[in-house]
Amino acid sequence: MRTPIIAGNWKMFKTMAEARAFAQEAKAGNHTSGVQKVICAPFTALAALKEELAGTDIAIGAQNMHFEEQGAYTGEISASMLKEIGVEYVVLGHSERRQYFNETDETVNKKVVAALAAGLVPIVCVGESLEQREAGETADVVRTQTEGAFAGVNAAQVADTVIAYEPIWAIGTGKSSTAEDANETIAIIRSVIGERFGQATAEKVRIQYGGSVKPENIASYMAQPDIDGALVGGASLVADSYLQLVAGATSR
Ligand SMILES: O=C[C@H](O)COP(=O)(O)O
Repeated sequence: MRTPIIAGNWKMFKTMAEARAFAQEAKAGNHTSGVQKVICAPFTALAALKEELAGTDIAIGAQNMHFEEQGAYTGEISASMLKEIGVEYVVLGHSERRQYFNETDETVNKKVVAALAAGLVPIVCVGESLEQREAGETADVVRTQTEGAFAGVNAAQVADTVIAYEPIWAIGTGKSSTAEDANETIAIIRSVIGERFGQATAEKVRIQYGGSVKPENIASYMAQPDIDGALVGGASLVADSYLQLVAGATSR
């Protein structure tokens, strides 16, 4: 039985003060157990968020990191810098990073390896564009991205990671994938993990759906056998909405 995981991805939203205000509200209303809770905040808000959430079961995550331990990489952040703050998760290979910041399967792989070495849990994002979907390429795209992300990683490490299937056409558009379609692609991703790393690993790895998930539709995704939670952008920005998503994940 896989524990559901609801991760908020704030993207480039919220100052430190706004993050603190969110945390105070979330703390006050955080009464759901049996769901792993993560907020992936901008780098600048992570320390404040960690401080506010101390003593709660809400973990914090980053939205990116560099794969080197240190060096002359102006503007970058390493895994150990994140660890020092108390970060536990890191989103890697989000489609916005692939689209706007030249992230490739190769750099995602290097980051996955570095994150695991540092003891961070990667949330590895995969997903097809609308053009790829319409061309019938969804299965090939998620296979290539999944195999690429985990190249050279061992089965035990893969089992403890999180994968987020996010069809690009569903991100921030209000056009969510149907729960059945999302489950079908997530089952393909799970079978790729099974082929590469064995059935036990495939059964353990958590695979989220992401793309216009809201309190109103979370239960439909959680009702699907292969969907283990959600990576949520817009609807994670308000504490009450985030807590409703968490509560909705118990319907599994
Ligand atoms: O990482 C989160 C996804 O990009 C989904 O964003 P959204 O929930 O705003 O559609």
